[in-house]
Amino acid sequence: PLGNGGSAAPRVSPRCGEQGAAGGMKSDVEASSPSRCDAPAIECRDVCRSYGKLKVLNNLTLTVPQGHIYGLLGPSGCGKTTLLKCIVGTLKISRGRIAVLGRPPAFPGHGVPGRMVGYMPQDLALYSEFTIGDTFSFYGRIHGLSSKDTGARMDFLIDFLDLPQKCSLVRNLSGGQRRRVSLGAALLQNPRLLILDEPTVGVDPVLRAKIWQHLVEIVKDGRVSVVITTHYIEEARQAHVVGLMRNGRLLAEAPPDAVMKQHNAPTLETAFLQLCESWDQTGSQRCPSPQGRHTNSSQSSDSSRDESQPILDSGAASVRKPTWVPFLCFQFLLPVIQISLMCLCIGGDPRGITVAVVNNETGGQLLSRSLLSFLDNSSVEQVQLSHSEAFAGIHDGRYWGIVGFGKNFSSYLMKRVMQRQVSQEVVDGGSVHVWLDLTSKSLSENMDFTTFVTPGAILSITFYLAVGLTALSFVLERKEGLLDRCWVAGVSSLETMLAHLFSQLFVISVQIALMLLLIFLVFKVPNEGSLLLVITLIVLQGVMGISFGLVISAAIDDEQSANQAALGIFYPNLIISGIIWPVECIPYPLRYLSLVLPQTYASEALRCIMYRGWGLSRMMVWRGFAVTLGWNTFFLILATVILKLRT
Ligand SMILES: Nc1ncnc2c1ncn2[C@@H]1O[C@H](COP(=O)(O)OP(=O)(O)OP(=O)(O)O)[C@@H](O)[C@H]1O
Repeated sequence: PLGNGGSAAPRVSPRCGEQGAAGGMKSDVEASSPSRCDAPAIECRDVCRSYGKLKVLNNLTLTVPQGHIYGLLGPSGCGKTTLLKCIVGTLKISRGRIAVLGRPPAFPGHGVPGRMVGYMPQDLALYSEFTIGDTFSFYGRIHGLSSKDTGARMDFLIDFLDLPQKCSLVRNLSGGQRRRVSLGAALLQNPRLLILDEPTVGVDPVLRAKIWQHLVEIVKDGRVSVVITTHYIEEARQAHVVGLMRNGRLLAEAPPDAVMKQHNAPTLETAFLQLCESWDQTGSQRCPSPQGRHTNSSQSSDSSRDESQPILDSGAASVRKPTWVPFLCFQFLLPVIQISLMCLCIGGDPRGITVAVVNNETGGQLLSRSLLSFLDNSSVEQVQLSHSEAFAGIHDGRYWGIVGFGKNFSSYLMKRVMQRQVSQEVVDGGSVHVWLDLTSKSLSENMDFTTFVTPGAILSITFYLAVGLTALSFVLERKEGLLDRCWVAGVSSLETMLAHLFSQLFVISVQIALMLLLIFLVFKVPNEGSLLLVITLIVLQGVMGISFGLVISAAIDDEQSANQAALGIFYPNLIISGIIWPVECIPYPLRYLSLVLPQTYASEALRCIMYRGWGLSRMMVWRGFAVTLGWNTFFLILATVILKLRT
């Protein structure tokens, strides 16, 4: 049903115009088959997959019948792992079709990925800090097994795979033992399809025989199918069908005996060598060489977007070339950006400070007006108000201060200048009265710098500790194959994301508790407002740090770049968010950037709660919460989408 050659029965296939078809093979397959079943377990038709310009799978067609063991053989680098990843759905194909247990992988509602498939990747893909028991319980829970069933399977697998005690830590196991744990995790839920990428590497011959015997056993009733890759070609003689791969194509697909018979070879290995030689002689005239997989697309039969682009004569280097360029630019430019921001934003004079002016003087030639005209209007924006409006405004946080002149300011001031002795009333009346809002701004000399900085510093420390905790989480899991393995087991991107979020939340909660105890009890930083609001805002900022860390982790592949990204934004954010120097001193248009950053309004909100005792009814407080929640949602969605696109 899936195009050419869609027969359920294996055969030696004429691939790439090579040796003739071996129609008689069908009867051989039937003789060696454990049972019959109409729909194949896996059907791949004309599958193409490239990594950049490196074409790895090249019009590959393959059929795994139900209830069979399919041995996928081929030299290193021929594309076996890539094919298996396409089958389980962790890699998308560029062209062609794949059906696994009747549907394409990752089809909505399909059990692949999920409980129907057991996948043992080539990488170990095990959590090294887990014990053997934890590992099986973890996958048992993902597959929805009861603890009793998991326990029973665990006991069987530990005994069958000759594993040490279940309390042994994975990181303390030998290489071979780890591979067997990995195999055990794939076998755990008795899946209908087993995809095993080199399960017998590092396994002694006795156990290897036992594993093969087990595979033969489980496919007997015809419900379970197995695809297995191995470098030990001879062991694949126990498979019901072997597929011989080379340069991203399938050279033959038939029962091992049929392959040997056709090539008159005493061993499967010899048959494979002969097949490769004859393919090189005849097939290479029509099909690209291994290097040709990079060469001109006009030689290729493909016409898809990916494959039809002009392919240059580059090697693997061309595949990797562009990735380091932006990273290097980022590394070179980072110090320049940071020092520029420091010079621009720290220590400058404030601009656009709104000050309420209460001028009770009336008349023509007034000294109060002359004095006000001397103020630098770019720094101070004067708002003429009545006494009550000005005080209401300063309590609402709309004005930085009030400048007030009494009714007889000019005459009293003149008296102070002219007379040697004047009354207190004249002194007061002839003075400029200034009330500064000392609770949230730092421009007054009276404002303690530590007091100003503390709320912003608390948020910043919480945010960056959380970023640091999570920025590497997916990077390492992706590198070790854990992310893919969990995905094949049926864990969704959102579930992965939430699992990380909640586990890291526990860590940051302890950090926040200790930090607050120190600040309030040891350093006696005042808190006039609700402790609950203070804690909630700090925890939300911590969650935002986790979400941002997850974005970095989902988007970036290697530890070095992830670290650079996390560290690189720390200093600029600290400077532009007005944490160590007020936002009002940041020149435009950088100030607009500052206002949309996640910590600018949040720091201001925390200052208002702690030093003014304000609650959520005040705009400056709820705005901080709103911005934090907005960024949180954005980062979480972004991380989930990136992870989904990349898994
Ligand atoms: N993520 C990747 N990016 C770029 N190239 C890749 C990537 N993964 C694999 N390749 C290339 O694809 C080709 C096929 O790799 P694959 O791992 O599928 O081979 P294999 O047959 O499984 O080899 P082995 O038997 O050694 O495991 C190789 O040339 C490899 O360098």
